[in-house]
Amino acid sequence: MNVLPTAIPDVVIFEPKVFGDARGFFFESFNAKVFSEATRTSAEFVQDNHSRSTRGVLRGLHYQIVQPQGKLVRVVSGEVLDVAVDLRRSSSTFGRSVAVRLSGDNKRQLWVPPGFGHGFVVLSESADFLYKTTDFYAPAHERCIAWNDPDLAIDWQLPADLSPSLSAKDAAGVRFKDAEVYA
Ligand SMILES: Cc1cn([C@H]2C[C@H](O)[C@@H](COP(=O)(O)OP(=O)(O)O[C@H]3O[C@@H](C)C(=O)[C@@H](O)[C@H]3O)O2)c(=O)[nH]c1=O
Repeated sequence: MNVLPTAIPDVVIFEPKVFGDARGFFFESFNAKVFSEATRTSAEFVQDNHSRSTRGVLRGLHYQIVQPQGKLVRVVSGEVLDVAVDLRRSSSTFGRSVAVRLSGDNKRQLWVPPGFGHGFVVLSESADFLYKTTDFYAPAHERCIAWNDPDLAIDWQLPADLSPSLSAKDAAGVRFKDAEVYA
């Protein structure tokens, strides 16, 4: 498993070693030792999630202000642009984001630590998105920042013909400057 740095030191990319043979392929999709060494955390995951979305669906930017969730995210079919935004006010990278293409082909995983907002947009006809979380879903503490917040200025790398499709909740996302954030 390769561990690749990103522009935000706490956010890392895992690139598994894929063993292909006449039968198909094999790879380790999670290894606790590699994970804890790479992230310098002993995160324990308590929930596995799976969503399927069609092209242009954008989910985000989501976080839980209490019970913040670290998320280890990947795509098993299709392709997304995945985004992690640092929402820790005390961080030197507060308000900065990392965007990584994750696909069933590249099999990359992104570690989105607790304290980050998270979202993705689907660039393929559909995408199956899987992620492990370090805390449980807590809808009362769920918050959403608008994906197109002008201060965050995230480049979603959208093709010209693609206009994002959002849930009602995500369409009502708040401005970053007005959002509750972490200390
Ligand atoms: C996230 C979640 C949703 N649900 C339910 C609530 C709702 O009825 C339905 C769909 O929920 P949502 O619209 O919030 O799903 P979605 O927009 O896919 O939310 C997810 O987006 C990505 C970007 C994340 O980072 C995740 O943490 C999560 O917030 O599923 C659960 O039961 N457990 C969960 O953990």
